Amino acid sequence: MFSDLSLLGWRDDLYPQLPAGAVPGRVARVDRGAAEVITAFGTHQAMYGSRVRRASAADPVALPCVGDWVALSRLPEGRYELTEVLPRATAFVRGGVSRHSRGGLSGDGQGQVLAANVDVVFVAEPSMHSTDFADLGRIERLVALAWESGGLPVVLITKTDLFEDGLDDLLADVAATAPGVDVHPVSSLTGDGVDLVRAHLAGSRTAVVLGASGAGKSTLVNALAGGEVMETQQVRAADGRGRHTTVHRELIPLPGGGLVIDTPGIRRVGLYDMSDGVDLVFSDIDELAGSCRFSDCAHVEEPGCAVLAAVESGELPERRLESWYKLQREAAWMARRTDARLRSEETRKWKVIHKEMRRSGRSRP
Ligand SMILES: Nc1nc2c(ncn2[C@@H]2O[C@H](COP(=O)(O)OP(=O)(O)OP(=O)(O)O)[C@@H](O)[C@H]2O)c(=O)[nH]1
Ligand SMILES: [Zn+2]
Repeated sequence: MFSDLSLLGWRDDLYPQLPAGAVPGRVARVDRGAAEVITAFGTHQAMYGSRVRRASAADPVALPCVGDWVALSRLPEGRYELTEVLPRATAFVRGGVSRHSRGGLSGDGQGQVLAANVDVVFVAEPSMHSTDFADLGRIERLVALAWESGGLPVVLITKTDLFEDGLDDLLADVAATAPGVDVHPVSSLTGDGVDLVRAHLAGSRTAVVLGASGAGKSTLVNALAGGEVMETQQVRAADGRGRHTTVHRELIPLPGGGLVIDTPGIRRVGLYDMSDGVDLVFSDIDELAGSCRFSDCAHVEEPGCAVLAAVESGELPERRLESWYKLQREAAWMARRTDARLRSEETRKWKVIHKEMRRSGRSRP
């Protein structure tokens, strides 16, 4: 129980935003039409009030999400209703432009907020991943997403215990890739650098950890928590069941202070925003592409390709084109996956409707 809301990240400037008589709380999880909200008087399951339902029907950005500060009101029967989402300081928006939603509920009518009020965005990239070194392109992209959310990016080069020498060179390359951003080496295995990471959470700040699968995100959060709060790949592999389906809280207060938000959406945030993100982060390639002979040039072996010519002349680093190829592939994969999911949802919906029709047909005299 949090008798002191400031431990959950509450800021006093939110008080004037709170309707009279309402109970403030922070959303720890959302589930169709209801949210699990942590308040000073314990955790409550709260249904969305009519105002929230109306606003979110018009614009999904208005839907409560993990990390939101909300107003609860107690209904006569003792249940709680979520009556308002307080203005957001920062927001991760999928498929929309977060700038529009910052500090309020207005959006472009198509975004979905994945997490709100995130102060620090850790971008985790392993120093070594199987036989590969850190992927600078991925760091570039995730840092761009972090800035866009309104949070402060901090790059973490993880698994430094796997690195023999040359770490300083790698860190210098990373610093050049993300100018103006703190870069910390960390090993969750030996504990090296973990305190520096923890320092970013001082003052009950809220963080998310972005990074590819296997980057060491869960292991790091467990190291910060000083115990297992998240399931790592090793644990999942050991019991052979894959990721557990047990529901657990997605806003995780750390014993040493500070909070971490971990949701499936945040885990995939780098992939979601790919189609917009690719163009944003690779504006140089986009611009060159305008001079390719073919408008649908894939910049692989097409004649008259301005992008390949720029690599040839040294104007464009080959590494950037390689990251661009990779992102295109990931984006295409993501799109195919989303299509498949939509199709199966559609099939399910029709099954229910058909069943319903059969049943009502039978029940008629
Ligand atoms: N040597 C070394 N291995 C690490 C370190 N941190 C994590 N690992 C290992 O890397 C693998 C992946 O770690 P996870 O923490 O599960 O990675 P994740 O980013 O949470 O991965 P997903 O849950 O798939 O997104 C596990 O086998 C960890 O034991 C580290 O600091 N050093
Ligand atoms: Zn081209």
